Amino acid sequence: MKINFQFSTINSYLPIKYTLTDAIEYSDKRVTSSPSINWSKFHFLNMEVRARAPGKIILAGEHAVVHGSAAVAASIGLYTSVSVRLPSPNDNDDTLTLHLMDVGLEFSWSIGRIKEILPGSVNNVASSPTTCCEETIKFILTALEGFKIPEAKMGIASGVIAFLWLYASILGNKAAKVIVSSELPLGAGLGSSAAFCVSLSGAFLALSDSVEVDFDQEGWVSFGEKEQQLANRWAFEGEKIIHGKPSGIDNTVSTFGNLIKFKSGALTCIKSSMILKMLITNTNVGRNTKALVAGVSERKKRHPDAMTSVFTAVDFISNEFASVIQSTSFSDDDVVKKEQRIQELMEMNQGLLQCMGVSHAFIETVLRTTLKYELTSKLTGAGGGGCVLTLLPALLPATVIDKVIGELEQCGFQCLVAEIGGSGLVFRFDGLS
Ligand SMILES: Nc1ncnc2c1ncn2[C@@H]1O[C@H](COP(=O)(O)OP(=O)(O)O)[C@@H](O)[C@H]1O
Ligand SMILES: C[C@@](O)(CCOP(=O)(O)O)CC(=O)O
Ligand SMILES: [Mg+2]
Repeated sequence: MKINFQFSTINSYLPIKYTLTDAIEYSDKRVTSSPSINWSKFHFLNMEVRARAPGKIILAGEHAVVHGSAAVAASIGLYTSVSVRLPSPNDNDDTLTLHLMDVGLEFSWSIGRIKEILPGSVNNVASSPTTCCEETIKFILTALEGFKIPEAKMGIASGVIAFLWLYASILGNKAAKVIVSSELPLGAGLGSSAAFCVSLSGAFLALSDSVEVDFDQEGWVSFGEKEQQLANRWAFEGEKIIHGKPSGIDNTVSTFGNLIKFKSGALTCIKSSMILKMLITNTNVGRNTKALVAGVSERKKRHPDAMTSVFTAVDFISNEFASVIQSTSFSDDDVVKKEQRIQELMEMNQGLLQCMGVSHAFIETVLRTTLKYELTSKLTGAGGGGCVLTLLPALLPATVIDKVIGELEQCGFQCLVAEIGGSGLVFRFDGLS
């Protein structure tokens, strides 16, 4: 992290506990008359950076997007937050600690061990994201030996490997305490893996020497576009470790927020001219994105022509979806017509997701339950369980919404009405006083 500010104002940026003299001493006496200070030299001033990134819903095109079709996604107002605290010199702390609050697990490694697992070659490459190859993944897995991860939480291992890869690549062998917590359900199709990778990448980059951060800002701030792109590319490398073969849509919408169309790695921002109100129902059936994505690829190998046609159909659906929500409506009638078209597109997309083999009996229960109220639903994310979206038309009475939710909850599902299209990755500095 490089911070540029006028030397004359330096005192106002220093932690109250430390004087300018302390800072000069701690920074190897490199603060002389230079107007620009490399803040990484100050890392021992017990500072904390926090970053947060949102989850997402895929409105159309999941799975097919992995195979080059278009997809439409929106960020939602549920976030994963990361706190990174670098120790002060008095702490004498030579460990890297990762506390995963959502699963109640804590991991700790000596910096010596980190150097063994991830030797010099991967360090300090913050500005050029690199892929962690299969062999290195296996090697990093040895870092988890000795930690008792309950069988039911084994999916976390890939998240920890992604963490270690991102940390060592961006920040090298520094000691730190990292805490992760999330408002998102893990493994439910709302992009917790992407929000995890984006928030980690954002926090690490904010502390790295490769990124210039305007320190003269209070509260949550966004990166500049170049830095957002870098965080997004690193998060994609993390997603590869968790998903195997991600399309990149989840990390992209989590980094940039809002509503996007995504195809073959390219992002188009969408401005919706209508309010899209979606009910999200979590079937609470656990599943693993990596296995589901691999399953679709296997099916494609077995039936290449049929599956290519399915993906092509999804491409048309996503493009039409994007153009419908962008088109102008002049009356309530127009809105109703647009909602009907969206419902039909959702129904067709769900049918094609069934063709891909990623639906589930509980997803079908949600479809049937909402259909009783003439509402249309589709799975979102990788499917196989997880979450289902139901379009709530603008003129739908609140009493009907309450009834549907009541019936879904009686089946043991959890419902929430999503806030769509909020901010993407943001960060802030804390703990300087
Ligand atoms: N807050 C978190 N703490 C620890 N690991 C996380 C967290 N969020 C995501 N992960 C990682 O992401 C995995 C879930 O990702 P995935 O199967 O893609 O589902 P989704 O992205 O839909 O939630 C978890 O098993 C874990 O490895
Ligand atoms: C199935 C897929 O389209 C989305 C996966 O989303 P999630 O991990 O289930 O939230 C995979 C991808 O695009 O990388
Ligand atoms: Mg995921």
